[in-house]
Amino acid sequence: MDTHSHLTAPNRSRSSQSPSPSHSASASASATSSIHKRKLAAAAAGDDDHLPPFAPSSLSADTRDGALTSNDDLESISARGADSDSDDAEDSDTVLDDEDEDFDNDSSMRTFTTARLDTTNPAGSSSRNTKIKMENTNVKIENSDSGKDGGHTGTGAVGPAAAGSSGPGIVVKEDSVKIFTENLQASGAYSAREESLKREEEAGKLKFVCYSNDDVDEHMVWLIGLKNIFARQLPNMPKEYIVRLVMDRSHKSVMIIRRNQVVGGITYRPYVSQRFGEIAFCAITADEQVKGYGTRLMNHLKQHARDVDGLTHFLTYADNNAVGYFIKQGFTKEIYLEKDRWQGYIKDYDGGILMECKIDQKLPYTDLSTMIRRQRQAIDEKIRELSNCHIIYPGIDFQKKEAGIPKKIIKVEDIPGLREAGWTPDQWGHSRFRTLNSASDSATNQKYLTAFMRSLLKCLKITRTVILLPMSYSLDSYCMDFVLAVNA
Ligand SMILES: CC(=O)SCCNC(=O)CCNC(=O)[C@H](O)C(C)(C)COP(=O)(O)OP(=O)(O)OC[C@H]1O[C@@H](n2cnc3c(N)ncnc32)[C@H](O)[C@@H]1OP(=O)(O)O
Repeated sequence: MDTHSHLTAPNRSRSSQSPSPSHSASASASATSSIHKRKLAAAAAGDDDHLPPFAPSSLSADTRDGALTSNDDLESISARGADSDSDDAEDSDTVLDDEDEDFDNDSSMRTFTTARLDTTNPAGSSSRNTKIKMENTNVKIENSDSGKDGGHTGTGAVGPAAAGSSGPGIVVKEDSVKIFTENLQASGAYSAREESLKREEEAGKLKFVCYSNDDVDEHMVWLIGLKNIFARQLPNMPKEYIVRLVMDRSHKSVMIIRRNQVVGGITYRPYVSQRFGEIAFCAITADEQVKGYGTRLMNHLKQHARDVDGLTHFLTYADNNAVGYFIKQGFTKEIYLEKDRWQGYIKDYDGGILMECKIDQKLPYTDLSTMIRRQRQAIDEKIRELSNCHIIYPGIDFQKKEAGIPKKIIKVEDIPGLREAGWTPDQWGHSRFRTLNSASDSATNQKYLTAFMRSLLKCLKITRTVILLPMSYSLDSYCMDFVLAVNA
């Protein structure tokens, strides 16, 4: 791959809709026009520098691209076709306008974000407004799934279901689970969602696959389904532009497949020589958002990109609306990747924020929940070594007689667990002040109590608590009043 020509490639701005040189070939038929007036800024001379890393198809990319944007049959068999979600409903307007070869419709891309922020936009923000957070479900702690990692090689099925390899070695004692008792919080919301989706993968109900345009019918149907979701969820992104990138053979798409239908996906372009990938589109179908699919998808993507493509970073122009999501996936607005590794390679998009994610070289991305669970166990074990806080004693019997007088006086030192926790009678606290009733010498009692009240007041002053006492009201008399009040 000629990196130089990358750097000298014409500006590929999302705002100007300048297609990547790599797309100019596939787009030559479809890009002859656009209702979005895209500017065909890419120079043919730049084509070579984006030679697709995948095996070329026997079908002409031109024909395919054009066909896919207008072929009703293909649209009708798209993965979302029969679904309640109308992610493919927009395809009727993907017919290209042949009279306009000008791709310079900056506004269509500039309004990409603003329109989606508009609450009146039915496909964008309004659908998001109706999202319902999935309830946190407690996950039963099991020891059986340890070691199942999403290691995988090659394009195709990704994740635990397809994995034969184990993840980066995390060794945990088998018997450690035995001491994992009920009073330890099983998992947080993140882990619960990940565990739940992972179980579905293992049960074969859900799968994550990664394909590019490879002429395999099933993959093509899925890619079209994904394209439809993108078109629906990114309503201001020109549809032919989406088609072009999804079908471009230098792009790959990680897709979520449920009941043979696409639920969502990410289309990215791996720049293998530069060891980074550019995320072009990312979306989950409307009725499945905020259920954890986006997170699991990103985790699969990271693992696949690291293990199969050898990437170390991802860059993306995140839509303003989705910045929060990307931050939760480990993306930052600060770009740490050296500029010479990415500048000139990726497309610029107006209305988006360039974000970066460093891919950890060891993390078992598709099995993070197991890792988190084991870390919890390890921390819990350590705490148990150092303290008895995990032991729960039965409550103290404070049953009272009818007159309200305690049936039996419980000595402090008799409270179950207190001594075991390291308490001794000489410690600061109750033991400094014997109960007034039990003390034989009232003068001693008063002395102790006065000392206690003084120290109490000192603490209160330190914490800037203002206690207003009359000038004539001495501290001793205040304490005395307190003692009397206690005795009363
Ligand atoms: C490069 C680009 O393509 S930018 C455009 C991104 N795509 C879109 O905006 C299309 C519309 N949105 C979507 O398709 C989805 O909502 C996605 C892809 C953004 C996120 O997928 P989801 O399945 O909803 O994400 P998931 O359920 O895993 O949520 C993960 C976390 O991100 C949060 N989150 C999800 N979407 C957003 C958002 N748009 N803004 C802020 N936070 C979000 C969730 O609340 C959740 O937080 P939590 O872990 O604290 O509970």
